[in-house]
Amino acid sequence: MRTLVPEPLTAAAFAPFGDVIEVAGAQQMPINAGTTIRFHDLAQVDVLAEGGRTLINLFRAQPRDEPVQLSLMERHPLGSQAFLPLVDAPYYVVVAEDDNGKPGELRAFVSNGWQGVNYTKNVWHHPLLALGAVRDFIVVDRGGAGVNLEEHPLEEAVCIAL
Ligand SMILES: NC(=O)N[C@@H](O)C(=O)O
Ligand code: NI
Repeated sequence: MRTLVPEPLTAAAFAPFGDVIEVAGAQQMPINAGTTIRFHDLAQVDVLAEGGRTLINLFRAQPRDEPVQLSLMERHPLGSQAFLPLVDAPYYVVVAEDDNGKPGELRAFVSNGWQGVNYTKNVWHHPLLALGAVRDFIVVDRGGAGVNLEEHPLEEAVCIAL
């Protein structure tokens, strides 16, 4: 069993895979007569390929048993996919760069609780890995015709442990 030790989720470390959705480092401006701060343009939504459209969803995720066992990696060839937690609770993010059409080296991250992630179109990632309790996430991804899911079972058993 191979063990991945998750690294803290940061915009710089996650850059090859997409965006970290957070207020830290974001362009911000006061709006609504100064009653609200707008944290502007936090992630690149890319869902229009082949006539796609934006979906706003809510995922209610069961917590994974720990140590978390990884089963497969997947990617969405036609669109980005963003996850925004509705509670301040850490979750795992597992991604990989492409290696000739299959996932390369796995990278595991742990969020600080509030951080969201936006996977760039066609980036390998593990399906949502919620921890500790049932967790709700707003998910922004692509709807429309075409095959937008490619899965790749992991050849070896992998788990995440802090
Ligand atoms: N199936 C589904 O919409 N969810 C996955 O894409 C995921 O990344 O969790
Ligand atoms: Ni996905």
